[in-house]
Amino acid sequence: MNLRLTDITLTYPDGAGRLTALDRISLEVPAGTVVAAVGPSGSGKSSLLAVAATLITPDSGSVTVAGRETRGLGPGALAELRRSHVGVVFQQPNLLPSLTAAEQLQVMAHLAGRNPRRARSRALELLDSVGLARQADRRPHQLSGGQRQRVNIARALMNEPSVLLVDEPTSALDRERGAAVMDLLVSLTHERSTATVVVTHDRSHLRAVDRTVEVHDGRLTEHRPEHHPEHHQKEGLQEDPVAHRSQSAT
Ligand SMILES: Nc1ncnc2c1ncn2[C@@H]1O[C@H](COP(=O)(O)OP(=O)(O)OP(=O)(O)O)[C@@H](O)[C@H]1O
Repeated sequence: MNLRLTDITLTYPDGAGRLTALDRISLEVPAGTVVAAVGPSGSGKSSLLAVAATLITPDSGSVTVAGRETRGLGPGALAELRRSHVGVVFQQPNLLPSLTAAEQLQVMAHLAGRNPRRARSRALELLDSVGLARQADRRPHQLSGGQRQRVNIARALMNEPSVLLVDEPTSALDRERGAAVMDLLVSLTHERSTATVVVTHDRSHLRAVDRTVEVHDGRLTEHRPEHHPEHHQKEGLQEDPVAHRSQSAT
């Protein structure tokens, strides 16, 4: 299991009391699997991603990344775990304006102390795998929004993470480009055996993902789209939607 969240509760200060952002949630993401976490604004999706990325320590519960229990690790050990095992794709690509697409990726290898010559060839290989072989030497302003998001995804994969965490990857894209980016995430996940969590409020691109969980008021429930009956058969789930809602999301 590449990513395992067990019984996570996260609260934030809220006036005199505390606001419960995540309420005893559990989620397991095996290698080579994309889980989409869908829910309305304020439901806890970003908090879920931040806990999985080990950027926020929950009040209680356990986060295991690439088989490593993170509870009790200090800031240095957590940063090292993130560098070597976690790739994060943020909503806005945040590419450096003066660097070419290939250089955006090479920087990641540099930060991780990796061999620069190997980094160049790996960057080119990854850009090829996201359909940008011919754009490797372009700077961000010479790329379209969808192309920038592909560079962003390739960059997150540069250090061969076992866990890939993706925040609203389609929100800045039109429908067609959004669908293409989601399909790309699914195929990269299957090829590279990452455990991928994609957080989104947009339900229109979920066809290709392996599993969808709903986030509501900090709780997770299982969701199976009605038009995806093969999933019910494949994993022996019941057809009754009420039964789906009451299933554990692990
Ligand atoms: N740093 C914080 N301090 C206090 N409350 C917070 C903080 N961050 C988030 N919250 C609250 O926690 C709850 C969950 O927020 P979160 O950002 O995880 O939701 P979300 O589903 O990602 O929302 P969106 O889709 O709008 O980004 C919300 O009620 C939010 O107001």
